[in-house]
Amino acid sequence: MTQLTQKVAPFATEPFTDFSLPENKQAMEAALAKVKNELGKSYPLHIGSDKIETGDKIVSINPGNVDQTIGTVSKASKELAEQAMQTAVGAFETWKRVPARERAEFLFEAAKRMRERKHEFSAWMVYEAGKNYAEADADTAEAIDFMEYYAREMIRLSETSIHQPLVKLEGEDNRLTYIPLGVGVVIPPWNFPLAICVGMTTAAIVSGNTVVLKPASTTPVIAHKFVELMEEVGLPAGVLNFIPGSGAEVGDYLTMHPKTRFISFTGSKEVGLHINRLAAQTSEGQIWIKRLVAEMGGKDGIVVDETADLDAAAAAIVASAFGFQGQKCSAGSRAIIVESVYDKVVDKVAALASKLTVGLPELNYPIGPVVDKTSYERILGYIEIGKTEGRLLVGGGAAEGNGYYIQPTVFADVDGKARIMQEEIFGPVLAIAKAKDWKHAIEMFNDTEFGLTGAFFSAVEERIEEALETVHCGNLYINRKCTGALVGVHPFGGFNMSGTDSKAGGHDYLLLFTQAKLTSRKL
Ligand SMILES: NC(=O)c1ccc[n+]([C@@H]2O[C@H](COP(=O)([O-])OP(=O)(O)OC[C@H]3O[C@@H](n4cnc5c(N)ncnc54)[C@H](O)[C@@H]3O)[C@@H](O)[C@H]2O)c1
Ligand SMILES: N[C@@H](CCC=O)C(=O)O
Repeated sequence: MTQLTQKVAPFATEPFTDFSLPENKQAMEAALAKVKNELGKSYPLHIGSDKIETGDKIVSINPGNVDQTIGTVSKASKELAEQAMQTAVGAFETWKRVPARERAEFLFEAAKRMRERKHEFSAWMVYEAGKNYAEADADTAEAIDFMEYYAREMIRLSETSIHQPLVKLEGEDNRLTYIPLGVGVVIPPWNFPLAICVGMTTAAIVSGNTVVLKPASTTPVIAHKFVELMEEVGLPAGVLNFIPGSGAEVGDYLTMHPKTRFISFTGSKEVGLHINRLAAQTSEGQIWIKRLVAEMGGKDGIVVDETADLDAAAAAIVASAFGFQGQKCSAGSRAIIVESVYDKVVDKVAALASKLTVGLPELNYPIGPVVDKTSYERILGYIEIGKTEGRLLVGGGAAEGNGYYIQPTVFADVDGKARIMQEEIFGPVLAIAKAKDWKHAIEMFNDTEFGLTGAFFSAVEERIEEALETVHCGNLYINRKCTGALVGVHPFGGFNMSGTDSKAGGHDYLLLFTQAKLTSRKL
């Protein structure tokens, strides 16, 4: 492990792998071959130092080849969730007193080891989540970034807090320090099954809390790989407890548990609001108001005016709509284009989208499957709705393959109030609407209940200035795509029904998992 006295280098984001280089492609193929040999194993719950196999299992399958089992993961009951909670409560008593710098070292070491086995982690996501090489690589890079970033942030917070610039009062030594909260229930989504799971969990842990982690049921194996890594680096038993299980059963039980101090959730609006309701109720024996960090869905979009670089705008629209099959909370599922260049941009988007090929993630097709049967059916349902709400330009149905493949689909001439312009589809479906002018386009952009990401394309400085003020979303990009936030560079989180705007990967994030304590000593 890194020496505690060693000075920490400034944070820098992990570079993405260039798979056009033969040596990188070969390294990824070797990792895929290695992981393929390891498919189909069983994974236990982790409660303290116990590894528990249960009779009830989650079977994780490859969404791109539904006959392939990724792994079988034990499922927790309420009784085991209770055991995990009590273990985390016990471990908190010692973990909270471990110095911040020491806690940070576990993250540095885990980041180092993940970097060494980067393609292996990515390969698991190719199989389990249906990511192509670049999407999986970006997910692993972001996981590494979160650990490197939050470790540094915790050190900064612990050091600066002692010297917090409080107003000096003669005869007193006043200090503000950030202390942990307690046991956190961490509930990540499946779509960034490594990065978001790692980010949410390690932010809570490095801040001095202990965690009960309930992974997403479609991607529990890659979550287990992360838990194994934390065990390898020597994280004390009980700090991170792993209990896959049903959201409705185990999730609700933990949300309502009186010892739950905070819930860190990333997922859909519906589940986020449900957790918010339950968390607001006070259980018997509970002595705090539970804190909820809830990052939820989006109906993100790209606005294009007549002065914009139209080729760049069209490329950004397609990349934002179809990257990882549109299964990003940041996905640009709407494009709003001013009427004077509408036809041109629509033609360019259609031309680019129709070139996207669909196939097996293992073979690195640009478009892979969607994550499961439920998503597949929901998205195909939205495509049928789209056929009644717009003009179908590209795609429009299922694609070939032994998995949940859907054609990249583009609808034009959609009304701003249409369902496919308002509801999160979370799949490869793009709706395009026409605006009278750029101001009208911004109005249409803002006319949703969400507010996560957006992009504005224009060459006019005054319009850009106006857009910076009036486009209402947590992450607004100018003249670039609306996906791909980088840790430390683009702190991430949204407004309105997109959540509590936690700004993951930003300076404020760890404050959500701490409470500030003022101490005043008479000199
Ligand atoms: N804002 C962001 O940063 C962000 C990032 C990624 C994904 N998302 C959103 O996540 C959604 C996709 O992810 P998903 O399908 O996994 O979302 P989801 O809401 O279905 O599930 C998210 C997590 O909640 C769990 N869960 C379900 N019911 C629960 C309950 N009653 N109690 C506790 N936990 C419960 C699930 O098992 C999963 O682990 C999309 O809406 C997407 O926009 C948001
Ligand atoms: N942070 C990611 C999105 C995470 C949600 O799915 C991005 O910026 O594209």
